[in-house]
Amino acid sequence: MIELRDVTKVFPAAKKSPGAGAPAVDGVSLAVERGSVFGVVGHSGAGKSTLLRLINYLETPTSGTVLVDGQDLGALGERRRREVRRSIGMVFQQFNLFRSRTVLGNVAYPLRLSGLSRAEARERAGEALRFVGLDAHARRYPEQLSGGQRQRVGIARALATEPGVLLCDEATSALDPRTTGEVLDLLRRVNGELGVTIVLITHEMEVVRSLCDHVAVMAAGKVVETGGVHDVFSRPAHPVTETFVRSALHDVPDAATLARLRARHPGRLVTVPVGGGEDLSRLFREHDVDFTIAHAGVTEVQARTLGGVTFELRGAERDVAAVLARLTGEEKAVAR
Ligand SMILES: Nc1ncnc2c1ncn2[C@@H]1O[C@H](COP(=O)(O)OP(=O)(O)OP(=O)(O)O)[C@@H](O)[C@H]1O
Repeated sequence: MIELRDVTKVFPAAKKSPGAGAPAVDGVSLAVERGSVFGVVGHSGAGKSTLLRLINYLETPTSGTVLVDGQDLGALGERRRREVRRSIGMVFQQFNLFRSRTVLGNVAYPLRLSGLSRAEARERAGEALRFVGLDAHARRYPEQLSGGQRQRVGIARALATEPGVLLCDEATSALDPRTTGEVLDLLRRVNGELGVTIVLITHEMEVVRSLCDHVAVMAAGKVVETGGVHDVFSRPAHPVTETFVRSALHDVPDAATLARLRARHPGRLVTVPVGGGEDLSRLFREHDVDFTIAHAGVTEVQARTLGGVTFELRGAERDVAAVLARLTGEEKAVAR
């Protein structure tokens, strides 16, 4: 388990500029359970990378405590801290592979550093490459591989030392959507088959939706919201979270979409969350109201369906009003 207690990081101000001297990470406390996939999401500059680098002490906190499996990294001696850090692998946005080494050489490198013989390192590296499906490419050089393959090498390198935790720094941000999906599938296997705890940072809520079980939302160095992914998606509390959730769910038409819908649908528009208890077709029939589906955004979050359907309602004004009252009350729908 990883625990941060009231962790703050202030970088020395390089020059007098607005925001210089403000904490990059500001009093953050959070806990990552063993075996979980924990996402940290936030806009550029929110402090995500710094937070990730504090977990393995690539950055030292200005104040606060970082605990890994109950061990306070700040209180450990250099040797012991290095051992704990070796149990934490890291994956980078730009892969950070050596161009001059083969794929196998890249994956074997940290193993050699940790003291394994050349033969042992090559064997373990080969196993890691098999896990990520790239053993056939062992003798190639990074530039002969696609971006997605390079990231899989990066993941194999991080896994070769058999870490209990993997920190992923925007691991899919340099990749196209299809390759992103492949890398996310691989990370899911790393968690599911190897039991590795994953902490990943991203600015894409879609990555959190498809991979994570817990999420923390960061803004201006602080964690503004944290919780189970399904809970945060279904009830975002902070405005920053709300924006991120909407970007992944597309359940509520944005202002431009709404303007287009209004032009096409002269009736009353109402957005109804999916999964409510009401038998909608019966409700519409009872009140003699006609409907058309004008817009829908529905997706799976942690194996449960979330989303919203926007209906256009047509009928006598009183009937439409009665339907709207029922929907906005019990079904938590929003009239547009
Ligand atoms: N080594 C450093 N020295 C000085 N300031 C830094 C350093 N690293 C980060 N910062 C500052 O700390 C703040 C948070 O940066 P950080 O990279 O952690 O954010 P981020 O959310 O990861 O953003 P991005 O997605 O753009 O990487 C920013 O204002 C950044 O300029």
